[in-house]
Amino acid sequence: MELVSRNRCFEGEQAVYKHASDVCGVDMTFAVYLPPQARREPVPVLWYLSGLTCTHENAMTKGGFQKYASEQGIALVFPDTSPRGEGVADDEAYDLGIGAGFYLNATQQPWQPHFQMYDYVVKELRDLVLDKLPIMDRHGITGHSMGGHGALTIAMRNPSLFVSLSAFAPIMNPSQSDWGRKQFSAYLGEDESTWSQYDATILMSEAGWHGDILIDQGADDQFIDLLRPQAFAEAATKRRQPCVLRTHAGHDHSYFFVSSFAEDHVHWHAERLHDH
Ligand SMILES: N[C@@H](CCC(=O)N[C@@H](CSC=O)C(=O)NCC(=O)O)C(=O)O
Repeated sequence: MELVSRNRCFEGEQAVYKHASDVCGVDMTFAVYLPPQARREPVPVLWYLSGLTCTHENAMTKGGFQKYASEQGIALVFPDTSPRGEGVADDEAYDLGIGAGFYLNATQQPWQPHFQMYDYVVKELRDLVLDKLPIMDRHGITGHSMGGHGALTIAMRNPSLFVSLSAFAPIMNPSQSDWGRKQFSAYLGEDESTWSQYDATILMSEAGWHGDILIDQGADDQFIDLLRPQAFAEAATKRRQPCVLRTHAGHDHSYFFVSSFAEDHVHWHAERLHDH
């Protein structure tokens, strides 16, 4: 992998790398924060999956996670939200195609050749950072909006790979939302039975999660009807899933909301990642 940039940050290092992805068939960019503790020994890692229109950069520059990751001795990985570049299919809408990979493996044309973000995150990038960086095989996962959907679905489908789970205003029931139905039709086809593996509410009903989950949601989120927190909350309650779902007065969907609760999420993960 090729180093794109490196900056000292809270006694640690914020880096951006580029690498050739076999899974996505293009070069992919991602960001990694290494706390100062990583200079001595491998550290646990928190994955942060970003939302629609984002690259690796939005949360890296606006999320405000690094100070707390430095204090807690955990690394942060910020993947991109889709493949991008020459030959990658796109759509004129902001919520389909580039910047909108939905953390799934597309099966339909023209998306299938490059839009394989599920395997990219779960397998290829995971193996790469474990191989090349001082990162311990002990992982937490979080994300915002489309990235929160990614975090919930990836964790529930791969419980043995993740110790801790949280999300910021996640898309929670995409197969019943305009943030989901259009994209799943395009990427996965019209057979809705293939969609459930990527729907956090359905996965909660069917499988749940082995630990407790932290979800923060803004009460004044302009996209709240698309996120469907009530559907997820109902499924979690039915299952008696340990889950803290906090709804915060006055908060919208922006990075002002994410950064307001970044400390709580880093602490949530650090407590669980260091507990062994
Ligand atoms: N452009 C769209 C909305 C785009 C948007 O709000 N994206 C969010 C994530 S939404 C769900 O995945 C985001 O994180 N944007 C990047 C940022 O830096 O804020 C519109 O205007 O409706």
